[in-house]
Amino acid sequence: MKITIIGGGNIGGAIAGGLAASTLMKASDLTVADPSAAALERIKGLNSAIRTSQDNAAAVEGADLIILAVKPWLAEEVSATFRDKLNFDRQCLASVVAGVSFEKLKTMLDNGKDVRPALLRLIPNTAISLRESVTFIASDGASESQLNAVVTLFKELGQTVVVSEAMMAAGTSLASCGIAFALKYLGDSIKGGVELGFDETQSREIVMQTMRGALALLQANGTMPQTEIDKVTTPGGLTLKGLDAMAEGGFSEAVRAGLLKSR
Ligand SMILES: NC(=O)C1=CN([C@@H]2O[C@H](COP(=O)(O)OP(=O)(O)OC[C@H]3O[C@@H](n4cnc5c(N)ncnc54)[C@H](OP(=O)(O)O)[C@@H]3O)[C@@H](O)[C@H]2O)C=CC1
Ligand SMILES: O=C(O)[C@@H]1CCC=N1
Repeated sequence: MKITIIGGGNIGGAIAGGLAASTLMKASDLTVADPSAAALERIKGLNSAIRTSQDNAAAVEGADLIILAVKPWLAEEVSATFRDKLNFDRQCLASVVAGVSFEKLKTMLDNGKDVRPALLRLIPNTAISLRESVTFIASDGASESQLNAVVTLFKELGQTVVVSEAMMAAGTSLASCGIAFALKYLGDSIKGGVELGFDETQSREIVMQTMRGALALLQANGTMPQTEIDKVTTPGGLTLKGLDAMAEGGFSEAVRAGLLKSR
């Protein structure tokens, strides 16, 4: 499959990194288009076989899948740079642009050819560069074989969840913004470790291993977090003091509010 990514920034670059390492395609079948020479240099640094271009219209020609990965407020303007070259009889466009609906995409990509566009929406997270993403996928007008091919490809880059468009916002919050929320907890724990007397490097290592251990317990035991929390929490003991202080600080409510707000 030949893939062109329009926008080689944070997520476009992360997808490029993941795809270039995939066993299902060759890095030389991947093109990244971006006006920024610096962004394209970073992409080449990931894998020198990836093709780069500053010309969106030329870059989409010959691609089976075009991934639109620009900021939401630029999506319309950038789509206009290549939409006349699209051929939805054989090409499929997947947008990673958060919050832009299929309806809006259809308007943005209307090239007057009167062909029903083959569209997907993808919401990965930045761990896709390491093939550890959760990627939400919704489809509108893409054929079953186009959807299956994309699901197979992104499965190699982590987990995939095929959802209706209505669930894309929830997926975005829980896993795509969610990776930042998890990192926020880690960051605050590292700072806390420094306050407790460790240097920052030590604290980072300790917090990362603690998190790896927590994940390993959930995975190995098939449990929900509270079951593992109960095993740590001695009645009247130290963990309980900490959990109570976190509850007083509004920890659970803050996590919930963040998830609901970022839909
Ligand atoms: N970051 C994330 O974790 C996730 C982001 N998304 C979505 O992905 C999209 C991109 O986000 P993100 O990667 O963070 O943003 P970035 O700004 O990092 O990347 C966007 C890239 O598009 C480039 N660009 C600007 N104009 C054009 C153009 N005319 N043609 C081609 N490329 C262009 C930008 O270049 P320049 O910097 O020079 O302007 C930049 O390199 C957003 O819509 C976001 O909602 C979805 C899931 C996760
Ligand atoms: O912050 C954002 O809007 C994008 C969408 C999901 C992750 N980053």
